[in-house]
Amino acid sequence: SGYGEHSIVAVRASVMVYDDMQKKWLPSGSSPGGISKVHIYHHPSNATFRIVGRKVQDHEVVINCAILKGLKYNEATPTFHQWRDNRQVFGLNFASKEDAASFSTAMRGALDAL
Ligand SMILES: CC(=O)N[C@@H](Cc1ccccc1Cl)C(=O)N1CCC[C@]12C=C[C@@H]1CC[C@@H](C(=O)N3CC[C@@H]4C=C[C@H]5CC[C@H](C(=O)O)N5C(=O)[C@H]43)N1C2=O
Repeated sequence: SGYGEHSIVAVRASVMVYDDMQKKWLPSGSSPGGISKVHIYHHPSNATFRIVGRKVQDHEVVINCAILKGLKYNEATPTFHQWRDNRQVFGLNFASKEDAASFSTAMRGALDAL
């Protein structure tokens, strides 16, 4: 309904990006660590999906990336999932296995719909 985006899932996770130089995961955003609320937003009229995460504490946007057809979503552990875009690798360290499962189900639904 309507023309905007709506959230199809919202979970808690710490958002990480992989630093290829240092070969290690760094927390995304300015303040170290911390939990974010991570959504998958669906835009029905564009038939697009994207992942948006905001720090719970100060609402800093720490991830805002499109879900493109063919994205390979890797469930490395029951609470750490990851994927690449053409520039970087993202990791979500979920607050719980349930959060991870909810996110994964919504991600796979989005990928199936693209
Ligand atoms: C071919 C490729 O890109 N492979 C990716 C994974 C992947 C597979 C398929 C589709 C997409 C992706 Cl991103 C891959 O292996 N990557 C991406 C960058 C980092 C990594 C390359 C090498 C290392 C080896 C260990 C693993 C890793 O980083 N892990 C495994 C799960 C574990 C879980 C949590 C995070 C949090 C901090 C901790 C750590 O780094 O100490 N850590 C890890 O060690 C994570 N690694 C990776 O995930």
